[in-house]
Amino acid sequence: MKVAKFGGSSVANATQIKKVGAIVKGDSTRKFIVVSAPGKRHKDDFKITDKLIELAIQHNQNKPHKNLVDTILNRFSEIIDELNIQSNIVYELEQSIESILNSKEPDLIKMDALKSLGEDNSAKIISEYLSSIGLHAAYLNPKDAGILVSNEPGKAQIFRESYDNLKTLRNEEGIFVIPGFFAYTMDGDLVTFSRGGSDITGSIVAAGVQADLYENFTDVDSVYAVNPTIVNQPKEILTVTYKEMRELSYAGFSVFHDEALIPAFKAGIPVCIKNTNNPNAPGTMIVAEKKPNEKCVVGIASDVGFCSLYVSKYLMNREVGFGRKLLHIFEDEEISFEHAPSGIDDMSVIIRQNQLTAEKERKILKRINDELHADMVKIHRNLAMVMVVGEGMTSTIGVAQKATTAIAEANVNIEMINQGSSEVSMMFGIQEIDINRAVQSLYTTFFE
Ligand SMILES: Nc1ncnc2c1ncn2[C@@H]1O[C@H](COP(=O)(O)OP(=O)(O)O)[C@@H](O)[C@H]1O
Ligand SMILES: N[C@@H](CC(=O)OP(=O)(O)O)C(=O)O
Repeated sequence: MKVAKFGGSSVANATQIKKVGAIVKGDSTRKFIVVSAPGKRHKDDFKITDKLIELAIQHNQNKPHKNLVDTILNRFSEIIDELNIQSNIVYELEQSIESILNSKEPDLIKMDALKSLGEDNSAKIISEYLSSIGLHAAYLNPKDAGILVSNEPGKAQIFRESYDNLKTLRNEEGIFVIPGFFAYTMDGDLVTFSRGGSDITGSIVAAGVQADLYENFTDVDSVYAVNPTIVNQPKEILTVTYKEMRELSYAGFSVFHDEALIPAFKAGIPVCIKNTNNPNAPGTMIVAEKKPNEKCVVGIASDVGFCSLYVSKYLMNREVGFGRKLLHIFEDEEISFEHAPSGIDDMSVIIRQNQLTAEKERKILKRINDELHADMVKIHRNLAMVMVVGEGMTSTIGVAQKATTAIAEANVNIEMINQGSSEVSMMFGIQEIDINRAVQSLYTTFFE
């Protein structure tokens, strides 16, 4: 039995949903269908989730928002008309939006409730459509499926009990269509996962019902060795390990959410990334172990929007607790760090730039000077991280040299290097403006 997740691009309009229908009908083992909210129909289009977020913000700021509500309702209404299904979904959606906007709940709760409407209504429409083409399908709310999460709006984490709850669905008749991206706390409050979180729901469902395969349908034939918007027609990755894929997703392969690997990995369920527009293509398999003799570098991921806080102090290496005290200052400001490379007398803390507001920056700098008596503190903004990934890579002679040569040949300065002891990746910090040149040169070196 399989769990199939269809992303925003696969449910963006009626034409795409009909392809979903054919895929589900084409394989009777596809029993659990997890869906996203309607995504982009073309490159310059909008995602329904983005409109729902905008709506929450506009309302919160007492700004006009009727246009946004109309845009959201129109997209759903167009899909329903073109699928030729009878339903009250649009009327009920309008009522739900009104009731959330008028409720007295805190803004964060309202935000998550609005965000969930994209997935929720997508699932209702798709279950009705599947029924209309002769399948025995039913909508299943995550609460009824027993998916329980922590009370962290916008970044919920799964509770273990969910897996036992989901397991009871294994032997039920028919196909279940489950909205992705949101679930419920123990107290019954709705919360969402982080952006792109329908992949996480799919993985949780696959782990819970102990599926033979978790299929993740998107709009590309496979995961490519590099972001296809940076390199034209890059090589496909046929198999990749969970560990490699987690690093690649974390470092910028937006095709699959990095948090979605863990549930499937722990339950030992293989994942296959497939294309809704070309379902016969084999796709990319994510598996537990690499076959011997496979290429040691599987992919090159990159992401922008980082900054580094560099602290230097003579004899830092002798000062017991320096690193802890430095990271504690970040903790107090509720800022998580991504990497922390260090030398004898210096340490850099790499964080996502959007976490560092002007106010937090001022406080952090003052505390580092006052409490840690640093010799120098500097902030480098607009950094990009490039990650060369492959299991066993770091035990292969010459990979680092090849990578640094490729970056040098692109005339790009390396600001920092971090080699994870996990032996899965090597990270290079460079200026954002250099990212395309560096990635293209690394791709040529390792894949052409
Ligand atoms: N290495 C990569 N391989 C494949 N796709 C990638 C990669 N890096 C980024 N992408 C992008 O991820 C997109 C698919 O992810 P996403 O937009 O989240 O899909 P969905 O709408 O199915 O959830 C692709 O269209 C592609 O542009
Ligand atoms: N719709 C949500 C969740 C999601 O997973 O979407 P997608 O499958 O389009 O990445 C978002 O945009 O974040």
